[in-house]
Amino acid sequence: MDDDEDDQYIGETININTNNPQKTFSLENLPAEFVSFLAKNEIDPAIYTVTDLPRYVRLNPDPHLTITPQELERELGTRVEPVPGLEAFCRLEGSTKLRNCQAYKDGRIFGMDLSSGIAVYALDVQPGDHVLDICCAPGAKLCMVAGLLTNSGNVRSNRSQSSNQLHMDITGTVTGVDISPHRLSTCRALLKRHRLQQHARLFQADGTTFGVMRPSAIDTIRARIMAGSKSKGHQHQEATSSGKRSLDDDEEEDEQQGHAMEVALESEARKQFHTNYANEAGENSTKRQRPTLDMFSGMAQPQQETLFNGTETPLNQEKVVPFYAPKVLRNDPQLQSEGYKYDKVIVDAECTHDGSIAHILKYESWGWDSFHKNFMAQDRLDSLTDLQRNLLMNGFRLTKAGGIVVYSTCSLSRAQNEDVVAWFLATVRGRAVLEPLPKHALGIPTAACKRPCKDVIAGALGVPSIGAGGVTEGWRGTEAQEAEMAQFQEHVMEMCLRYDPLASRTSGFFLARIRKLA
Ligand SMILES: C[S@@+](CC[C@H](N)C(=O)[O-])C[C@H]1O[C@@H](n2cnc3c(N)ncnc32)[C@H](O)[C@@H]1O
Repeated sequence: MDDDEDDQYIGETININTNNPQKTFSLENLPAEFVSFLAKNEIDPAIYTVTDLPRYVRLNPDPHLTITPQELERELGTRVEPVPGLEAFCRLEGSTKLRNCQAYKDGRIFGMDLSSGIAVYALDVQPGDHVLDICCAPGAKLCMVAGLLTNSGNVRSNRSQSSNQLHMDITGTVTGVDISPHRLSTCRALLKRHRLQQHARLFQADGTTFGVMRPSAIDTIRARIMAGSKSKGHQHQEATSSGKRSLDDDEEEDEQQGHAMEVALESEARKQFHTNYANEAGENSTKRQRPTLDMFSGMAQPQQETLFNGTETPLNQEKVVPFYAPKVLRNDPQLQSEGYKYDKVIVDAECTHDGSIAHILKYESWGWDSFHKNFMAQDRLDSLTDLQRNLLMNGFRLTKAGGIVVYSTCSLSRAQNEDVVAWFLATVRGRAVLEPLPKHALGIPTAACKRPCKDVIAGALGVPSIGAGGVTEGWRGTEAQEAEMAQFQEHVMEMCLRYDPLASRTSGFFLARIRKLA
């Protein structure tokens, strides 16, 4: 998570405006191990001298919590400029403290960095989607996903005048998973403050092994609501302000139902999703045709089937108690089957947070000892790569064929980004492809991606080096293998996105969009 997005951050007096010189960054004060980390990862320390990044907010789509950019501008007394192409995102000028503003207190706005908004944008959330957010807390991206499910197409929310009860026409859900109960509490509070809790459930779990499929009973409940509202006709429509029964009304009779029903709405949503995909594929057909790791098929060892083989689903798993779920999702039977895999998965992986200036600034005030302990200690760095790989693999395992996985971090290190993605593609060879990301659509300049490490790729493929090997030499292949390797490295660099304060005027952020083929 980028701490720009943390609910707690919003209330802090961190000021990334040049008017507050004591908060600017001094490169000389950086601790030695951080300097060496930056050098090793080819991260330009100059990014930490950028102290005047614009701040961003997202406007709440709930019809009862809307605010226009003009209204917000009047309230904040500062310029509020919509970001073209990224719905409901606005750029703020100055260093206004959001917690003091009424729109924030009322849940009408979220503080969120633009780069994080793009990660959600890359998920292409559509009505009816069931989204999994691994490493969800404190929940900026999860709230944005929930908001998109509320806001999009035929998804509506209506608040009954009499009971003030939220009547939500849910066609999709978001499931958040995080290992930290403290951070999940913040996530739950955020959902509630922004009145998005009807769409979301949260689990405290290890994202590398989490195995709960998307809610299945919701299909049945929804189909009944739709059927009920049709058959009960006008009288029923008058009885409910929205023309539909509320999900809370129906859940008592429906929540035990565990069988999937393909409802018309959902198939319509799928159709829409594929249409969008096809359009995008047309626009980006040149990139799409670029080689992937299929080219290694002649030289690689047969692929090992692992626990994460993309089809395996543990049976007879005990029901997992959610950390939070609205009534309508609380008693979901948690059915285990291919058919209940998620449409979209975001793995916003735990990382060293080195891309977040706000985060690094905090440590300058708090003391570098805790930064060292939390992020720079060698054992921590060593285990981080494994954690990121396993989070991504598990996210992939829980994604349906044809679905999208977005992998993101707020680190700028190659090892946590391009190397993880390259390792992943080499490991699941043939079952996933990188997809072009809509970078130009938003007109935000990106930074150049880094070349993924040959050793990592060759190791994942099991391709032996023709060189003598050894720590210093690294992998070496035949001329043909080297050419293919270089082509693949280029492909990863071209298809992933990097944002940094210097190139993009955003926090440092990395993301890759992966399409699961099988
Ligand atoms: C980069 S932050 C996520 C930010 C979040 N996606 C957002 O938009 O607000 C990384 C999160 O990963 C969580 N985490 C670390 N290890 C984990 C694990 N093994 N399983 C699940 N979550 C984990 C941390 O508690 C932390 O909340």
